[in-house]
Amino acid sequence: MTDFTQQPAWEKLSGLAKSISDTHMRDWFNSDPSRADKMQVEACGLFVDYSKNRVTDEVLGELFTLAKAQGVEAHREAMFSGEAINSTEGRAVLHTALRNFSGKPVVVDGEDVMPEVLATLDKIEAFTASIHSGEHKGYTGKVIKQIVAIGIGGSFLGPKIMTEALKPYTCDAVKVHFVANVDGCHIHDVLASVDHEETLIVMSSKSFSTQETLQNTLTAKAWFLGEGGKQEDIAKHFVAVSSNVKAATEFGIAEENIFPMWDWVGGRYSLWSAIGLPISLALGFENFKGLLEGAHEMDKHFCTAPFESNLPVILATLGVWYRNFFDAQSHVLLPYYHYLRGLPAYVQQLDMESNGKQVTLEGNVVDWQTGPIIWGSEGTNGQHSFHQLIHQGTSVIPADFMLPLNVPNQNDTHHAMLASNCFGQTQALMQGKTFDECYADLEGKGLSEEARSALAQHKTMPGNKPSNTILFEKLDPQTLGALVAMYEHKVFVQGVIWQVNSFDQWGVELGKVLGNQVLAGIQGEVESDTFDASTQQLISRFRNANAPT
Ligand SMILES: O=P(O)(O)OC[C@H]1O[C@H](O)[C@H](O)[C@@H](O)[C@@H]1O
Repeated sequence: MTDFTQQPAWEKLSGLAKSISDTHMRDWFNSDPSRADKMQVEACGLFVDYSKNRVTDEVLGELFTLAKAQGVEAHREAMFSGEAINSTEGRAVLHTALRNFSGKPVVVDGEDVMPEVLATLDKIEAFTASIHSGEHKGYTGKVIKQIVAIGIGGSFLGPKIMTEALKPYTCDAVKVHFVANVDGCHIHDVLASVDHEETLIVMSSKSFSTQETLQNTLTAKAWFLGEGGKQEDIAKHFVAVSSNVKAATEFGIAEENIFPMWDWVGGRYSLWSAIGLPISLALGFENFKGLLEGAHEMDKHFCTAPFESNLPVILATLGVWYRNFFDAQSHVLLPYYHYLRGLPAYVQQLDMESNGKQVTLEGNVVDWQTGPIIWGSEGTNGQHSFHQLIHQGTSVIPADFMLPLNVPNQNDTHHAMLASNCFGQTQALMQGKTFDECYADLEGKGLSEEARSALAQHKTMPGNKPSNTILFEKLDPQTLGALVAMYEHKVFVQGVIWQVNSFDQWGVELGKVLGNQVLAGIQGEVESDTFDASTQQLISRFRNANAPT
């Protein structure tokens, strides 16, 4: 295939990046009163204003041409139709099948996966109902009131962050606690806060081989037995979600308590599968289904909307524009909604684990930049810390602002202030403040000419900083599903343009292997001289600090 940088559109975009470098976005807004109206898209409950970007119609046209030339449409078709596009693992990529309400089959290796997908949804629904109604009881006959969800990475971030984002939809029947880290402090605190007789442990691990999740579950099991539960009571208090049923049953989870998932669901794309069971338990099955329905709407939009009005394509190509033509190294997500504060961390795994790659699908080392660093946090908090660097630092940091137009228990004064800060930030980033404006402000302040000029220079805001603003009526399950699926498809489109496999994660493997070797070193099972001098020194300090007294 033709390399990204050999495409005619690349050449044209390189020229356009140079030719627009002298134009300020302010000038485009001044000369074209219809700019904001032209550069917005509304779909699946999301309104996206992308007019505050350093693009013209010509730039956008070339970006779409580039995306087409890189085969986005064919790859999209290949993904949705179940081809093994995860080439390094020989797997299909079908998280979209998990939210496929079209009634159409999705075939993997000659078999329609939809009956199994729908049966698992039924199982989630029935289990949720049995917990909420109190029909499923603990071993002493008490109803289940506490859920401890154990998992890490994609088996944690999605369930935790979606549950948090939909807090207003939480049902009262149970309280869900999430534990990911192998740091014993966390599981200790959570277990100390619950009564084992009314607690259900949901262990989520696609592979059923992740050290942190296995150890936390063993600790929970030991706690349960230590509190008075018996081995035969485990079935009432432990369920698992995994594609590795064999390992889960060997671990001691009753087969009827295992919720299946499949190898064609990537960990960071798995919240739509039974990995989402804690979401259903926390919010009720209908709200979990609402998330899936919203994502399905976004799937339809992504598959059918022309590139010019296709949200994932627009956001993806804008990201490529800044990453590859303006050397933007990061992208910031700024949810102006407290409950959505976890979204940057969610998209961080989704994007960085997917497109943090350096080799093309054909196995060649890329000579262009791929995935950016994703970061961010809730507004307005960031305005009083890191926004300074976005406004006046030396890097281009494209930003996605997001805001619900209405919030639960709305206090109108607070909400108007929140919105005005959000919009005000996008305005400040775009227009900046010129030296002349700053200089004029300092008139009559008793400064010498030299001091006035110097201070005006410090106060100057270059502006011309790109941002998208994403608005929605309120963050209901459907809207959140659409928002998350929009980012999934954005990442997909960028992966196709950059020619990488967005669905493997070999980079995390070495750390796991070495972590296990170091553990053997700490436990004295291997000689310390098998490690480098620095690691030896760290192990020895740790062993000394933890030596039996
Ligand atoms: O669900 P599991 O198999 O336990 O995997 C949990 C997580 O661990 C891995 O290291 C991957 O980097 C993640 O993509 C994955 O979601």
